[in-house]
Amino acid sequence: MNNPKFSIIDRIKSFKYAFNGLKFFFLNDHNGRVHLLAAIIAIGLSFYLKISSLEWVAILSVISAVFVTEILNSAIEKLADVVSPDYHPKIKVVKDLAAAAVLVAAFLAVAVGLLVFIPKLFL
Ligand SMILES: Nc1ncnc2c1ncn2[C@@H]1O[C@H](COP(=O)(O)OP(=O)(O)OP(=O)(O)O)[C@@H](O)[C@H]1O
Repeated sequence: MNNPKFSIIDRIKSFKYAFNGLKFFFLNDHNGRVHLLAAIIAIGLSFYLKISSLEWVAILSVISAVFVTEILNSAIEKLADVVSPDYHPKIKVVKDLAAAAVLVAAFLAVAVGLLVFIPKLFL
């Protein structure tokens, strides 16, 4: 296997590419913007309600799970559009599976949000 020498410049470039991806995601992905708005509301509410450290861990974990799945979903969609611009039943399954991952993460985020916020808001 090719194993070129470790280069700090290459590592910095990798970070730059990753930040380019993040910028592309937030500028172009409509779902990404919806998730960003939801994350800002959840974080604002967390500060307002002075949640505990453990609750912060839960809230931040589900927020990142939603972003990670949505970013991977978006990457899979882009790749699928290049591989098969026309309708293909297998591409349908691939895209639906990637979307399902986002849905699972979003359901978990809603459940955790309700568990943390509802008692503090209404009980
Ligand atoms: N090339 C294709 N072949 C088969 N089915 C497709 C194809 N492109 C899209 N689909 C179907 O349409 C659904 C939506 O696909 P699309 O790529 O538009 O995702 P989206 O989540 O609506 O995208 P966006 O991020 O732009 O909102 C897919 O989950 C899949 O069921």
